[in-house]
Order: sequence, then C-alpha cells, then structure tokens
Amino acid sequence: MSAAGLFITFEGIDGAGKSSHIQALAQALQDAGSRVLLTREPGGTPLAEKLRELLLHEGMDALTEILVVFAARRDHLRCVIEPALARGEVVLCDRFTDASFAYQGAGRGFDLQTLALMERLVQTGAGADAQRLREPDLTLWFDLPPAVAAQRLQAARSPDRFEAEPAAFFERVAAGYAARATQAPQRIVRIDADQERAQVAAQVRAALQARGWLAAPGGGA
Ligand SMILES: Nc1ncnc2c1ncn2[C@@H]1O[C@H](COP(=O)(O)OP(=O)(O)OP(=O)(O)O)[C@@H](O)[C@H]1O
Ligand SMILES: Cc1cn([C@H]2C[C@H](O)[C@@H](COP(=O)(O)O)O2)c(=O)[nH]c1=O
Repeated sequence: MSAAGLFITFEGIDGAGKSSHIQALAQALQDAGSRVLLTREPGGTPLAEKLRELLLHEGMDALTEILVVFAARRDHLRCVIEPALARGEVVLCDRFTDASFAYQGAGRGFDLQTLALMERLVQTGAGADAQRLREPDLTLWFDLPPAVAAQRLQAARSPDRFEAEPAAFFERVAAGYAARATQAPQRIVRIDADQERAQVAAQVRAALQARGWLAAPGGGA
C-alpha cells in the first residue's frame, strides 16, 4: 500500500448490504496492520451529518439534493478523507460520488454533465495536489435486484425519503450504478450481493486480495 493511503468506497442501492460488510473489512484490514478510517456519505463530519438529516427527511428538488450532497462531500473530503489519506490510512467510505450519479442522475434524471462539473469542482483542490481529481482507488458495487433489496429493508426498518421511493426509482438507480461500472471497469468491482452473507464477504475480501491489499488465504500477498 502506498504512503498516500487507500480510498475504498462501498456503493449500491438501499438495502444492498454495504453496511453489513464494511465493518468486517475494516477489521480484516486492521488485523493485517493497516490503520483504517470508517466513514460514510452523506456524513462523516458534524456539518455533513446535519446535511444528511436534511437530505433524508426534508422534501427538496433534485438540484437542492445535489447541492446538499456535494456540500456535505466537500466538508467531508477537506476535514476527514484527505487528512486520513495523507496520514497513510485506509479510508472505507459507505457511498461517495457514484451515489450522486446513480440517485440524482439516473434516479431523478438530473443532467449528468452538470454532475460531472460538480464532481470536478468539489473533488479537486482539497488535497496536497490541488489539480488532482480525488476518486476512490477502489469501489465495491453491491449489485442486488431492487425487489430483493426492498424485501430485506422491509424486515429491517422504517423507510427514509429515498427508501420510500417506488420500485421504478430503484430500477433506474441500479441501472445508473451499472452504467458507472461500465465507464470505470478498473475502479468499480461488481459484488454479487444476491448471495449468503459469507459468500458476499468472500467476494469483498477477494477484490482486495487481487490488488495485494489484503493477504490471500494460505499466506499469499
Ligand atoms: N447477504 C444477505 N442476505 C440476507 N440479508 C442480508 C444480507 N446482507 C445484508 N442483509 C440484511 O439486509 C438489510 C440491509 O442491509 P444493509 O443495511 O447492510 O444494507 P445497506 O446497503 O447498507 O443499506 P442502506 O444503504 O439502505 O443503509 C439488513 O437487515 C441486513 O441484515
Ligand atoms: C452519497 C449520496 C447518498 N444519497 C442517498 C442514498 C441513500 O438513500 C441515502 C443515504 O442513506 P444510507 O442508509 O447511508 O445508504 O442518501 C444520494 O441520494 N446521493 C448521494 O450522493
């Protein structure tokens, strides 16, 4: 792993299983000697957590959603993610900009070029190299049919503003993630989330093992 740290994001529709696996990966990396920062979007700073509450529970249009998620992201990057990467830590983040393309872009139908402009505006100038676009080193995309995710969530909790959206919205969001994965095949790894927890966890570990970021079973790199 480089001295500049590693930035790994978890993505997928609501209920795909991201939160269930992020903690276990953090533990595995810590056991292997890495310093790990576990965080989420929107959120991760006091200001961004306040913005998260608004996003999840207050009515607003798609442009306002975008302004809120990118404002939260800017604060999170500047105050938490960039400093942790500069310290050489592994940052595990539950959602990042792919979610904006999937939810606000594909889900709400917001213009993708404008989203790309926001991405550049917010994700440059926040690190040591001011021109560099900060992107994850790896994104684990939990791909689960929306009907299965809805079933899992039904059993789990009362819905927030996004989780209350109809099935058609999540079909569009899922298609948005698939499109992002096609555009960035080296960064985004598809995890088949429609499996037992242990099998999903094995796929997550395998993605890191393939990059030499976690030891393979039997003592390999
Ligand atoms: N492989 C699995 N099989 C069956 N149920 C699962 C599996 N993985 C997670 N779950 C359950 O599905 C529900 C949603 O999982 P989880 O909260 O991890 O999803 P999430 O992607 O983080 O969702 P959100 O983005 O909405 O927070 C939880 O009740 C969890 O226990
Ligand atoms: C980063 C980001 C998030 N969202 C939405 C997606 C989810 O429904 C919620 C976050 O809830 P979770 O339980 O933590 O997954 O926010 C979004 O619409 N756009 C974004 O950029």
